[in-house]
Amino acid sequence: MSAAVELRGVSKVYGSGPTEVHALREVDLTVRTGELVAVMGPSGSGKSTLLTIAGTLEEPTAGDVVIAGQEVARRSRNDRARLRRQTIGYVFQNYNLLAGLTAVENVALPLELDGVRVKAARAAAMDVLDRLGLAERATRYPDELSGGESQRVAIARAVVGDRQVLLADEPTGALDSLSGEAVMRMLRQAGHDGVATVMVTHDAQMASWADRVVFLRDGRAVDQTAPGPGPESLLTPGANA
Ligand SMILES: Nc1ncnc2c1ncn2[C@@H]1O[C@H](COP(=O)(O)OP(=O)(O)OP(=O)(O)O)[C@@H](O)[C@H]1O
Repeated sequence: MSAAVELRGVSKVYGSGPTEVHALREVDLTVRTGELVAVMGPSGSGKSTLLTIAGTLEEPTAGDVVIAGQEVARRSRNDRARLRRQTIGYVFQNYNLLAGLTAVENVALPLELDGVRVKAARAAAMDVLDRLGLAERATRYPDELSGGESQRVAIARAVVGDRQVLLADEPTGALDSLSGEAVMRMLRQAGHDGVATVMVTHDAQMASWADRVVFLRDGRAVDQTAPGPGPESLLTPGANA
């Protein structure tokens, strides 16, 4: 499997002098196509920083970021923006769905913003919703969806257009455990469809769905659990425990 996301010796320093904060220190991380990696660690250990740098939203102070084989720092600002739009999807704890749009309209929006015609964008959005078992929710508005359904629509929106990288910040944080499991099942399904996912979580139960868990402490990746036996056996949580 090829690497979808690579961080090579990535460091991030905020501020300078006495206010300097080393948010990341020489972090190496490779996430392969279809792989689900959980990132855990105490508050302030650098988890969100890792996600924003992997998502090309911020630049590292040192080191390289390679997304889908493209070295980000070597790309022009425009190329980077295109890479971000077309390759990377984001999922947040609070879903961030637009209240005035139906589920399918929310999912189609990134494609429409990227210049895809409305009809084609809606068709692609329906296809993703269908693949993820949400077809019957397509015409509902966010306030007609449960928290779990909203988060699954947010995941559909993040992978529409065959984006290869999914970055999720506490995607199950606001959900009860059943809804959280449905979301994790969907992230695994996205992996089967070839999406590489990096997920920040505080929840060990949710992390048990991952192929690997990376622990951050004071900006260093201090431990990585061994890869599990393979994604097939991970469709049920704890299968690799
Ligand atoms: N824009 C910024 N300016 C200055 N310092 C920052 C900035 N962003 C993060 N930091 C600092 O970098 C360190 C890592 O922060 P980060 O948000 O990545 O941690 P985290 O592990 O995601 O924490 P939490 O679990 O609380 O969200 C912290 O000390 C934080 O205060």
